[in-house]
Amino acid sequence: MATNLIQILNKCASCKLIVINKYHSLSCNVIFIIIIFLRYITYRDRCTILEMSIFQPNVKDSVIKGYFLKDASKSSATERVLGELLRNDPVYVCSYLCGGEDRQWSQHLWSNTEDGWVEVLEKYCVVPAEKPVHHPSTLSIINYDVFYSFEDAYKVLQQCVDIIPESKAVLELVDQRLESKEKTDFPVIVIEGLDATGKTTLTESLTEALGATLLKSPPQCLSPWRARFDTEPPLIRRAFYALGNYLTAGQIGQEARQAPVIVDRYWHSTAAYAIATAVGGKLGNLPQAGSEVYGWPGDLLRPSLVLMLSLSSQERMRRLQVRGQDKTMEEEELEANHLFRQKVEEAYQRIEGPACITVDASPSPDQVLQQVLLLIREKCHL
Ligand SMILES: Nc1ncnc2c1ncn2[C@@H]1O[C@H](COP(=O)(O)OP(=O)(O)OP(=O)(O)O)[C@@H](O)[C@H]1O
Ligand SMILES: Nc1ccn([C@@H]2O[C@H](COP(=O)(O)O)[C@@H](O)[C@H]2O)c(=O)n1
Repeated sequence: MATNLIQILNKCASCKLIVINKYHSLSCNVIFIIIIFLRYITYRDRCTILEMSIFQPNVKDSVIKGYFLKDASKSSATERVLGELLRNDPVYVCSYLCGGEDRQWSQHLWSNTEDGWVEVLEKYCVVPAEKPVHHPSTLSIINYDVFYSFEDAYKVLQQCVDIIPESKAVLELVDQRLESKEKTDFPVIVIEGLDATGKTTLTESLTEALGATLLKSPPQCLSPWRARFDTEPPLIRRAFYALGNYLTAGQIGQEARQAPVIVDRYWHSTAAYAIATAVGGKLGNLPQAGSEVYGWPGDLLRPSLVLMLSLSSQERMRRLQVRGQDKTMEEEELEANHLFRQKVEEAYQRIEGPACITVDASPSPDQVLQQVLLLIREKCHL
């Protein structure tokens, strides 16, 4: 096997490119192994590794995520690591070559035979294609970045138990979750928004003003594992947050029998951040309003009202600085990436069932509270 790989890589050394695409995006342990190994060889040998996808224009679930490895080193470590990778799992391997008089790029497929990896005779020309109607990153959001049922998110964590032992504890908690009815006796009001828009401040004052119960998603009981799952790839990280919503839903169902419930972040946060992260590039790449990716999971308790606090980026930055706490990676990204922030807010606004109402969060804390109390009285008759 290793010898054949060396041959592949020697070939690649002339064109300097090799692409490895996985067959099954749901095989978490394989993603994990690939990422660890690729990081190792990037660090050791200065290969360039880029995330890459192949897809059929506008065909759902046709996206296959993979890697584009540009190997300038011809190092034996790269060969060894790739040998391990290709031995253990079904992968697509292609190499690209630029040649001929017209300097045309061609794609060469490789096949894993009994005699090792061999180049398939057919080769394909690489040509520019028309821009697809749907951005490829939007074709695989469902069940990869956003989960629309308890079962789909649960399955992901089940598959992770061997590589992330913490998954077991999370699943045990989730197994004991309370069931929630579709209809609650008292109103359930969710407060959403980007970081530092004033959710904590408002949810606390609202809770007091309404004699309500305050809950959060993810719930407190998941705190010991949150940092661990925050470092995982999107598939696993998003499944963790999705399950957090079901745990919170159980608590909401219980508490809303006695009093109104205020919830600090819920499904809108899980879906909006996931969609905005998954969709590369500009705002216009987001799936259009009305797309099924903005739908509410059929088995998740629906709140009575969802309010999204909105602030100018200057004021939000000012509040972040005043607060001066450590920032999560995603908060840093928010600062660095204006586009990302716009995409999160836009995705918030497109999510349906219930849709969120935008609230101007720039006035003083008391003015924001009064404004929100008015809305709650109007919409929930409290
Ligand atoms: N209406 C307001 N006017 C001015 N400052 C505010 C207002 N509301 C909150 N703040 C201040 O802004 C900072 C962020 O507020 P808060 O912690 O409530 O936001 P958050 O949305 O809960 O943030 P995160 O999601 O990061 O926890 C705090 O220092 C808070 O005191
Ligand atoms: N229901 C939720 C809540 C949060 N997230 C993710 O967590 C990050 C923001 O949470 P903070 O507590 O730091 O404000 C954000 O990156 C979300 O991706 C979530 O997915 N679902």
